[in-house]
Amino acid sequence: MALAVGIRGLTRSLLRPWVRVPGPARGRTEPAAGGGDGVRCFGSPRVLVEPDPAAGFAVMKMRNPPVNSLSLEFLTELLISLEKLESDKAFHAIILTSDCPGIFSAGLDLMEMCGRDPTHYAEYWKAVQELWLRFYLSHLVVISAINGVNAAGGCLLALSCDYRVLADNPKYAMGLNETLLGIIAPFWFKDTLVNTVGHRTAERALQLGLLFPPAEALQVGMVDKVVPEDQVLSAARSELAQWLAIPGHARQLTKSLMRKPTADRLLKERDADIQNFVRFISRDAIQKALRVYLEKLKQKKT
Ligand SMILES: CCCCC/C=C\C/C=C\CC/C=C/CC(=O)SCCNC(=O)CCNC(=O)[C@H](O)C(C)(C)COP(=O)(O)OP(=O)(O)OC[C@H]1O[C@@H](n2cnc3c(N)ncnc32)[C@H](O)[C@@H]1OP(=O)(O)O
Repeated sequence: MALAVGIRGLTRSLLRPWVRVPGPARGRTEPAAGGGDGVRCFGSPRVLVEPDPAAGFAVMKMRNPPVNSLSLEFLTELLISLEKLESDKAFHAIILTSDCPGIFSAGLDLMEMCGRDPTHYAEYWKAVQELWLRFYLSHLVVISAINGVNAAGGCLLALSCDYRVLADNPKYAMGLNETLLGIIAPFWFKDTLVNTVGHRTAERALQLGLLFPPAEALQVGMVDKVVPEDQVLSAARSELAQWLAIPGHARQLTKSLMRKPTADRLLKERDADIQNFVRFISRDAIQKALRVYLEKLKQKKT
C-alpha cells in the first residue's frame, strides 16, 4: 500500500493555486477583510482568501458547497491557503469561516471513505492528518468564526484554532459525532477535544456523539464566545486584537509548548495511524454503516 503519498506533489498535480477567484469576487477589487484598502482577494476554487495585510490578517472562507465536506481536493486547497499565508510575513493571523450559508462544515467527505480502494483511503487520511497538524501547530493566530452547523472533522478543524466564536443559532450544533455513524474518532481527534473541554466532558461527548447547540457548546468550553449571527466575523476581528497585541515570538513558543506533545503523539506514529484507518474503514461492516448513513442523509429530503 502506498503510504508515502506526498501532499505537496498532490497539490501540484491537482491545482493551480492562487488563481484569481471565480464567481462573485472575480475581476473586482473586494474590500479587504478589515481595512478595505483595495487589496485583492485571492484563493482557489474552494477557498476564498480576503487579505488585510495592513491589519496583519486574512479571512479564509471555505466554499465547497453544499456542505463544505472535506474532500481531498478541498483539504489540499485549505493547506495551500494556509501555507501561502504562513509564508508571507505580512500575516500574523487568520479568521477561518464559511461561505456556505448555515454550514461551517459537514466534516470529512463520506464519499472519500466509502467504496474506494486502500490506496485512496491512505492518501485521504494522510491529507486529513496533514490538515490537522498544520492548523493545530500554525504559528499564526487562527480564530474560527463558526457560522453554521459543524460536524466531526469540521469540528476538529475549529478545535485546532486558538479561539472559537459561534453564531447563536440553535441549528448550529457542533461536535465530534463519529459514533453516530458507527465510526470512531481517532486518538488525535479525541486528544484535541480533551485539551479543549477536559476529559469527562470529552468522554461523554465522544461516546454519545453529541452535537452541542451554541449555549451548551459555550457552557462546556467547546467554543469561547457565542454572538448574534450577524456579528460572528466582527467578534472574531475584535478578539484578534488581543492576540496580536502579544509579542509574536512569546505567543508562538507558548502555543508550541502547549500543543507539541499532542501533535507529537501523531507524528511519532503517523504511518501506523494511516494503516489503522485503512484497515478500519475497509471493513465490510464499516462500509455498510457509512452507506446506510449516507442513504439516511439523502432520504431526509424526501
Ligand atoms: C479499533 C481501531 C480503531 C482505528 C480507528 C482509526 C481511524 C478512525 C476511523 C474513522 C474515522 C473517520 C472520521 C470521520 C470524521 C467525519 O468527519 S465523518 C463525517 C461526519 N459528518 C456528519 O455526520 C454530517 C453529515 N451531514 C449532515 O448532517 C447534514 O448534511 C448537514 C451538515 C446538517 C447539512 O444538512 P442539509 O439539510 O443542509 O444538507 P443535506 O443533508 O441535504 O446534504 C446536502 C448534500 O451533502 C451530502 N453530505 C452531507 N454531509 C456529507 C459528508 N460529510 N460527506 C459527503 N457528503 C455529505 C448529502 O448527502 C447531500 O447530498 P445529495 O443528497 O447528493 O445532495
